[in-house]
Amino acid sequence: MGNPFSKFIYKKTPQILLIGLDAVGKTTILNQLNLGKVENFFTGIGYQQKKLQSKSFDIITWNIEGPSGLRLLWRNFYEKSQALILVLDLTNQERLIEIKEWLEKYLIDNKLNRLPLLIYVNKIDLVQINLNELNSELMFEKFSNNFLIQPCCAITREGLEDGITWILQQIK
Ligand SMILES: Nc1nc2c(ncn2[C@@H]2O[C@H](COP(=O)(O)OP(=O)(O)OP(=O)(O)O)[C@@H](O)[C@H]2O)c(=O)[nH]1
Ligand SMILES: [Mg+2]
Repeated sequence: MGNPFSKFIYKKTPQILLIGLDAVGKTTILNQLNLGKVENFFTGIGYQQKKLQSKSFDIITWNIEGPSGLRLLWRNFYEKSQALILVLDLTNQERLIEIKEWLEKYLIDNKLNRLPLLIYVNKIDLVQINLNELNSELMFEKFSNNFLIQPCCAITREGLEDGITWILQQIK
């Protein structure tokens, strides 16, 4: 018979935010993960993002330099999330400063919230990366006690599965 109240129990699907500047490969990564339907997702101010819906979790993209209205909404989405994925594109190193400023402004309290942070360093087919240099530049430990830097290439899917497997283990 089971629990007569079970139909009233609402099980929330874990939400992961996949954040990054424009054109870093967010949409390509979602599509290439091949874990569920990827659809347009409207944040409420008419600004379109993408959402991957799988059976057991959702991933929503978040363009971190978007319009100011989107910045205001950040906290709403952040507080409802269980994990973060940051996508970096090091073919454009000058933009690291933008990322740094954004992390300092919007993610500095993440350590208290303890959300795991996966950093996909994308487009490794185009650029050689030095992970130690990257970490000493961005100092991810300031933003999470639990982070993993995962180099990847969204086109060939190299590294994508390792990263997503790690983050899903963290939210179990
Ligand atoms: N060479 C290479 N190109 C990539 C890789 N990942 C994405 N791209 C290309 O980078 C461009 C931008 O990718 P998108 O997935 O649209 O990036 P996005 O972050 O969703 O961009 P916005 O939605 O505009 O913010 C596309 O031309 C992709 O084909 C990669 O690993 N290697
Ligand atoms: Mg996109």
